[in-house]
Amino acid sequence: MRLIQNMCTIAEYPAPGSAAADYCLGAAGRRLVKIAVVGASGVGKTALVVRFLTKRFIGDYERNAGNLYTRQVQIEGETLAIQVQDTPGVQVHENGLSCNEQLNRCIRWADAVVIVFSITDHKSYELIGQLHQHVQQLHPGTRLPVVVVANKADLLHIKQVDPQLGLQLAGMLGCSFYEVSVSENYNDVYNAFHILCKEVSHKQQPNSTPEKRRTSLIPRPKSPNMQDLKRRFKQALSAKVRTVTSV
Ligand SMILES: Nc1nc2c(ncn2[C@@H]2O[C@H](COP(=O)(O)OP(=O)(O)OP(=O)(O)O)[C@@H](O)[C@H]2O)c(=O)[nH]1
Repeated sequence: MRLIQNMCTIAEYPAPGSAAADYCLGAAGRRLVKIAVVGASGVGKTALVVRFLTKRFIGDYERNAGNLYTRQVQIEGETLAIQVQDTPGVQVHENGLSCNEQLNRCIRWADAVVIVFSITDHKSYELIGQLHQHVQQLHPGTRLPVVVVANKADLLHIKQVDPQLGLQLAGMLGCSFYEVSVSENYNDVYNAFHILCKEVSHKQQPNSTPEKRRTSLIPRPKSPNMQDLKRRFKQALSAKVRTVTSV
């Protein structure tokens, strides 16, 4: 598959800011959006990434080795280079979340994060809040764009989590939410990544969003001042008095 040519592992990935990392921007000097995909083991992270990149669903994958994939996407007429980092499943211990340094490095590297859970695994849902908090802690002073993805929507007969709960939780955390079936639907997967790229793109160029540009071009209507209002009120009043007296 073509994506293999664009793949390396976290360990191989050059340190952010290095010349080698800049090279990843691509010869065309495109803007780069870096996305990390995190979540519990077995929720379908690799399947999600591969589906997004190839449009295909392949049933079985090797246990995750932390692969990095690259592709280009069109966002509002601009071609962006995006890198998607698949990560090993998060472990939970008695004291809570256990994220190894490899995973932390990947989260720090990212401009945006996809947090995945499976509707067939309640434990993976319980991780969302902690994972979100952990992600934000690794990016102090900024609000990293995050999308919560509820996967395996085709397995309703063995569901342990109502997707509605995922929606509510994502809302509370201030994240976008997508319910997807990686195995059955490509469009939802694409949309989840697309909305994240859009959010990052707007964050990278806050003054160049079409909405902002448009509002800055349209002159704001002047609000009437008090003197003007009084004058108009008097005019209206005297016109009424005139009408009444003439009857
Ligand atoms: N029915 C169904 N199965 C899925 C779906 N997505 C993934 N799977 C299956 O779930 C299993 C785990 O998928 P992976 O993509 O390897 O999960 P992962 O989160 O990367 O797992 P780790 O590498 O262990 O962290 C595989 O057997 C997939 O085929 C889905 O939408 N529906």
